[in-house]
Amino acid sequence: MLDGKILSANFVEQSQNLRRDKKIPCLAVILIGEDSASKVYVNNKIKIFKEAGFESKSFLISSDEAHEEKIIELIQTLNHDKQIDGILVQLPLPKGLNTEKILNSITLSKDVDGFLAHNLGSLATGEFKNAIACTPFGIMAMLFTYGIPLSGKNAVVVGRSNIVGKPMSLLLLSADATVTIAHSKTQNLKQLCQNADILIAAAGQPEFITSEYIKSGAVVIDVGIHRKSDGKLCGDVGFDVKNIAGALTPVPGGVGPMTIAMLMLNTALSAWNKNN
Ligand SMILES: Nc1nc(=O)c2c([nH]1)NC[C@@H]1CN(c3ccc(C(=O)N[C@@H](CCC(=O)O)C(=O)O)cc3)C=[N+]21
Repeated sequence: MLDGKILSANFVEQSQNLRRDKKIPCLAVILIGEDSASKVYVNNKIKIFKEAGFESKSFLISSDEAHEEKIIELIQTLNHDKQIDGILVQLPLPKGLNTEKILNSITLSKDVDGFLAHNLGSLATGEFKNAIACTPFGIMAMLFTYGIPLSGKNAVVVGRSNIVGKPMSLLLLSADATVTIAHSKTQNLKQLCQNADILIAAAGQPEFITSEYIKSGAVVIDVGIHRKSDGKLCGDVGFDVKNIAGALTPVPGGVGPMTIAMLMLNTALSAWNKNN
């Protein structure tokens, strides 16, 4: 099992030593609307930042108060606020809001999510100048820490989102993996996955990757997070996969905590490397 909880806790502990005389990193979190999963995630982020001695400021905007111009105005104020090192607009946004327009109003140096076109694009060119998207970055950190070889390996990424699938594919490519990006229109998905030494499941479908998709000994990374009717969490990967995979990330306790750890790293780098 690839333990994201322990790994991220170690990371948080080590970041205390790094900090010493430096500015305390501060993240602005903007939560728009009433999505209950988003509330849980945002509270989780704020809690972990606090535990690590990082600061965060939350801005809660209800759906009926969510006007595009007002949100952009808030972001612009935060862009100029020297106290703020990173700005996170929790996704998904309520219907009717233009996600691209809102995200693009975040200034590049405070894009700690790594969602802006320039930051995603710099993964394609291999510049890695600013923030790397937190979930793919956390997965790379995990693969690296567990000593999982990537060079020349077949990596299959199921999902092509700008937040996970695309940046993940580019990072694996940078690490010399042979990368295939699969998605909802992919034919023979099962056979394709069976060829994977490393399988990244980021399709957003509960327990959709079953053991039939997995080559014996493959490394399986579960990016999904879904709440079942009994209240328990599950991922995109079915529980039977653990019997055939060589290594697997659990849900909870896998990719989620690593995402938050990388959000902290991106915020700290922004606080310490730049003059905001
Ligand atoms: N602008 C933006 N940035 C994000 O990084 C972002 C986002 N929007 N929207 C939603 C997704 C989802 N996401 C998670 C992060 C941590 C856990 C996490 O810590 N999960 C715990 C369990 C949490 C629980 O109990 O529900 C775990 O897997 O162990 C989950 C999900 C970040 N996202």
